[in-house]
Amino acid sequence: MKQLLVSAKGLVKRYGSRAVVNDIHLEVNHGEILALIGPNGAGKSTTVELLVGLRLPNSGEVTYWHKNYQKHIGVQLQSPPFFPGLNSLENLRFFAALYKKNLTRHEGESILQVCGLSEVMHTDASRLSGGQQKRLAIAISMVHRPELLFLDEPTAALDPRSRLEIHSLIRKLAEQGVSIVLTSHDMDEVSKLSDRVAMINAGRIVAQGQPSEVCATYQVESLEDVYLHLTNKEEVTC
Ligand SMILES: Nc1ncnc2c1ncn2[C@@H]1O[C@H](COP(=O)(O)OP(=O)(O)OP(=O)(O)O)[C@@H](O)[C@H]1O
Repeated sequence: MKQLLVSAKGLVKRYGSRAVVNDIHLEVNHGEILALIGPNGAGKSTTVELLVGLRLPNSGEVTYWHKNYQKHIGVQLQSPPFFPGLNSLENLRFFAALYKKNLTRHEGESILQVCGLSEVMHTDASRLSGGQQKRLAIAISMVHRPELLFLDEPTAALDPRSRLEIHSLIRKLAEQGVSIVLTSHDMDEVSKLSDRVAMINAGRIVAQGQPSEVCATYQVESLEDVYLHLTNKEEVTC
């Protein structure tokens, strides 16, 4: 039986008179990779921020499987979270301390190894490449061994190899039982990686289900076709 980790009901987030998230109902189940997709400005990041409790909704509610759910989730937002002046390992240690976790050198090295950062363990975070910075952000989000990870555009602006490395990291984490919610603009990536997708357009979920189910519903070959069918060019902001 599916274990429900997060349940969002009727989420609305307004900025001024505009609802950027508009009546979103969403569930996250244990063991799944759920992808939130949709055009620029559709409300994906805001939805993630509401789900993790960084922003409060104007209406609706989110319930979690743990009372102290913050201890059990990891979050990678779009802006890098680390401190220049500290190297990769020191950054990891710093964030572990925020979780009141005493990270041993071995634990730190093993997280960096999983994230493909062993070689830059002692490199100042500001000197890492874009792909390495993204991986460090993911490493930091898993420093307290969360059960559920939220990754906001983990592969944006990465070269194909770095993108594939992050895919394999996400798969590895999923195999270890970590549940994952990610956002992406790459329909091919989403089709290959995710168990379920929720397509958001102008703050509303317009399609939801397994990628193959969603394609079957609209009788098209690919998620990209569904995306083009359901998202409105006028809603896209640059
Ligand atoms: N603090 C804020 N104040 C006012 N408007 C905001 C704020 N944060 C987000 N918005 C607006 O809310 C809308 C949704 O933004 P959001 O970042 O959630 O979209 P997104 O789907 O993640 O976009 P992208 O794919 O470009 O990252 C956008 O129009 C954005 O300008």
